[in-house]
Amino acid sequence: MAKTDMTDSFFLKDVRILDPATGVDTTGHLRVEKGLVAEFGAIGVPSAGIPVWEGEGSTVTPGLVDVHAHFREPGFEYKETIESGSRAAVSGGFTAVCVMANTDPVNDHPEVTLGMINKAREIGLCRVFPIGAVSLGLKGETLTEMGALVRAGCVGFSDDGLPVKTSRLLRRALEYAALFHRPVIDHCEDRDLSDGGVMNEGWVSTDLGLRGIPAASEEVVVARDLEILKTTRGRLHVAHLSTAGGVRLVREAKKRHLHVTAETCPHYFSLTDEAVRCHHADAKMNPPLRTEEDRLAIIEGLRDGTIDMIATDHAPHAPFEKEREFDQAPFGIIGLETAFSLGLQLVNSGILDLSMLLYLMSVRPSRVFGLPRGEIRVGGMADLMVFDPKQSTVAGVPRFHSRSRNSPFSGQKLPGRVRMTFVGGKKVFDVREEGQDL
Ligand SMILES: NC(=O)N[C@@H](CC(=O)O)C(=O)O
Ligand SMILES: [Zn+2]
Ligand SMILES: [Zn+2]
Repeated sequence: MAKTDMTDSFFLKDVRILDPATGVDTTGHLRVEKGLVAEFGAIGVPSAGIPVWEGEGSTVTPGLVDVHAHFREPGFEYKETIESGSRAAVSGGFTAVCVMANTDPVNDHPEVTLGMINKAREIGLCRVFPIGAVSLGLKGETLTEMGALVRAGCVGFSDDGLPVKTSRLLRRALEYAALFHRPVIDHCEDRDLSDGGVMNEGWVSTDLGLRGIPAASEEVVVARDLEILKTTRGRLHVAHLSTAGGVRLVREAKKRHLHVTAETCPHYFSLTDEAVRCHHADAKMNPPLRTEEDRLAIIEGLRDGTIDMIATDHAPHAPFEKEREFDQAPFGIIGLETAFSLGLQLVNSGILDLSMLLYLMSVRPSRVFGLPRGEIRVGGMADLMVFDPKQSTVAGVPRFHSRSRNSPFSGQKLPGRVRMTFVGGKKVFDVREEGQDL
């Protein structure tokens, strides 16, 4: 069970109160009663009867929403469990997380979905929303029973880790998922073009003598998906965009009014393939870190609304797996505990304003995936994050709550510190309870 107070009423003192969805931006206090925002702003401080938390000038906002994480349970609990993943989430300011289907067994059956949901409820930290597989066993052959999966609680469909294998399967998946008003999320990769590559194909891969994954590997599948989307009534969500070409294709598709949304991840706007030189397998993920030109195009995509949201693609792998030779190490990095700080770097460098960042990390993802979200208005759900933008955090051990450590940002001093996280008014994270001077 969560360690913190289980009361769902509290008073938060001396905060900036900010919600880009309701337009609130004020200072004062905030009172939550029975899991809902009761009042805020210039309100009186109660003398007794309710826990009072000191905000000390921090900012309170709706909690973050991640539409793309890997919690590894069932099957790979040595990398992450629903509990350790949930802890990582709430310590990073996330109150709702969608978890991918590439577990063992694969989430291609309602029993697996229900198992995940029940476990997450028992743990009682963040809200967990499973994404069902598109195909049985992620094999790319037979569609799952999408209706049954939706009834069990799946909020979308993806074979993530792999692309939806064939054009015909994608077409049918888009049609079926549309019956339940759910998006199909595609990991856009032409595995034939990737051809066993392990990092971006370019100058750095040549220099390091590593096999490359060309940008076209992403682009051709984005293009395929968009042309197929056009023939259906479905909704396509492009996972982890990493290339300038991918951004351009999505931008053009939106101009054509196709029902497409897209996400990118903090690493694609923070790093380039140069990071592989010093971080080795901790900078290995799929799609790979690309070039500076791609990084800038991703940022432009975030600024102009082509990219709808920032997701983490939190992909934990154990140290013994990442310590193998680069070629042999699995793809993926953890991200829940560094995502918001990396977003704040864009704010601090004047690329986005804070409201826009919250829009990309909370408002838009919750709307596109139909997920509950905190809202700062009277009666709004108290799924909230309290953070101090003036403090900084050194990423990594001992602070990481994830069971894995595979992050290229470990050891880096990053802006901002999440101080408290509330889900349904319950305090599920408090930095002061961390037992170490952070
Ligand atoms: N992103 C990754 O590098 N790895 C993911 C799979 C995926 O998101 O494609 C994983 O499950 O480890
Ligand atoms: Zn993927
Ligand atoms: Zn993924």
